[in-house]
Amino acid sequence: MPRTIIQKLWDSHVVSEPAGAPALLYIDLHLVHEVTSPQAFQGLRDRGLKVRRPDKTFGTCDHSTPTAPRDLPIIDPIAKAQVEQFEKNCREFGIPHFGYLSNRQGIVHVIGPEYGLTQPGQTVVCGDSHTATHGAFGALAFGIGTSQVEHVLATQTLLQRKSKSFAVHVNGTLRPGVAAKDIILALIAKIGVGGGTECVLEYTGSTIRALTMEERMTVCNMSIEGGARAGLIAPDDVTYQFLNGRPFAPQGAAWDAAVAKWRELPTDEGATYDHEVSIDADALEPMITFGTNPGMGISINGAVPDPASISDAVERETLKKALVYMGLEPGKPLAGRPVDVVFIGSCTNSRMSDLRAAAGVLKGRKVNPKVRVMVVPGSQQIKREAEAEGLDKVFRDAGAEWREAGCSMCIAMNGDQLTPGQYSVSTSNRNFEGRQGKGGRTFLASPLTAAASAISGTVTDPRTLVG
Ligand SMILES: CC(C)[C@H](C(=O)O)[C@@H](O)C(=O)O
Ligand code: SF4
Repeated sequence: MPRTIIQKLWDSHVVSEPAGAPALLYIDLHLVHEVTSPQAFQGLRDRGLKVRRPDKTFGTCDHSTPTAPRDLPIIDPIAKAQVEQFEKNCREFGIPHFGYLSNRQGIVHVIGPEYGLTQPGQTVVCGDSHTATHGAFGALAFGIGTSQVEHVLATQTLLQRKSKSFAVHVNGTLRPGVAAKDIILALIAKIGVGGGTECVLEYTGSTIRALTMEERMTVCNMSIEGGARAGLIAPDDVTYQFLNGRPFAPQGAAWDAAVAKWRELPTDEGATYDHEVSIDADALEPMITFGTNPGMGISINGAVPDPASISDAVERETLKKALVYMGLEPGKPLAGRPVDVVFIGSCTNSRMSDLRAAAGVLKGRKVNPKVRVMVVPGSQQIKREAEAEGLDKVFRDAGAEWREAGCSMCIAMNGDQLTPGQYSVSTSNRNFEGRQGKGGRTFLASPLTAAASAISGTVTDPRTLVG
């Protein structure tokens, strides 16, 4: 029977599948960071357990890690304790990791692919909801909770109910000024934040095939924001080219054998899915969110929707409440609204191509003096590469801050945050109330839109600045 890649990955990792109970899945790669691992390690200690496969576990600090110069001490005592405990745990349990002062440290979903830890055909887990990023390589990648982190540390397996399959077909050519971020924001606006519930998404179609690995990661990253458990893209030559030669990728004959195996992963002709949706890439415009969940998105020249036009009472109330929090009036466009901060970074959009896109807009221009613009590379490796290309100079000359790697203002737990009432255009993935700081208000968008907004100081369609 023809199988989807989702089914193939499931079949090749099931240890046992008792009727009426969750299956036990073997895990190939477990990534850990400082926020969701401390209690898990403590749990192991309390029970006298070891980490079952330290060689399949990898750590980095990113969330509470400050993005100020690394020669400064960590000021926030909670962040300092978390980072120190994380490094201590990794040392004690023999887990390879990139600590605070490592020159390879970075956001967990950036460093996995960067060092070739993430590979096609794997099951990947991390105590983090954006683990689906690794699905861009044709891996089945789930975000898990802290008690599951402990379970995986102890057993290298995960209890998991089988997911439904959901094909997202994206066909056509993205127009100039429209980015991978706009595909995923448009998808979530279409299916809603619960649209992918219980599903693993498979992104397919000519547009997806034409995306670079970095763009594919941007798309997969936000699968969870559409309610899905995971999201993935079947591997192809683009995937293999990206991986070949990376430090943890197979080498020599082992590489050839791995690629031969990976080529069997794509969905078989005739396989069927539980759900399907189609997106017309030719018709996509730059997207921006106006509300307090990532599904509240519109095209950049669209108007903020009117609760009065919504028939469902619950949805109407949710929208009303969101507009009050955001301080927005229905029926008005977002374009042209002043913003206070522009944040370019996060596991969604902090890789080289994102920085190049933003730099392309900012080069030779100045950011609006009323706006704080932060550019935060996803990893120390990206930071070095960007500096070698002179991108840091482009950002600084334009009046933007160029910071150390980490989650930064994606999540206000490292000192980078909005003050109450401030508006940001952010390339991150969540616009929940208070996400970027108490009372802060977030418009999610692509790096192009963020950079264009930095220059004008208002929400701006990047097509007014790029060809
Ligand atoms: C802190 C962490 C648990 C959290 C997550 O699970 O995703 C964070 O990464 C986020 O993006 O909200
Ligand atoms: S960058 Fe943001 S979304 Fe990504 S792992 Fe960090 S906090 Fe979570």
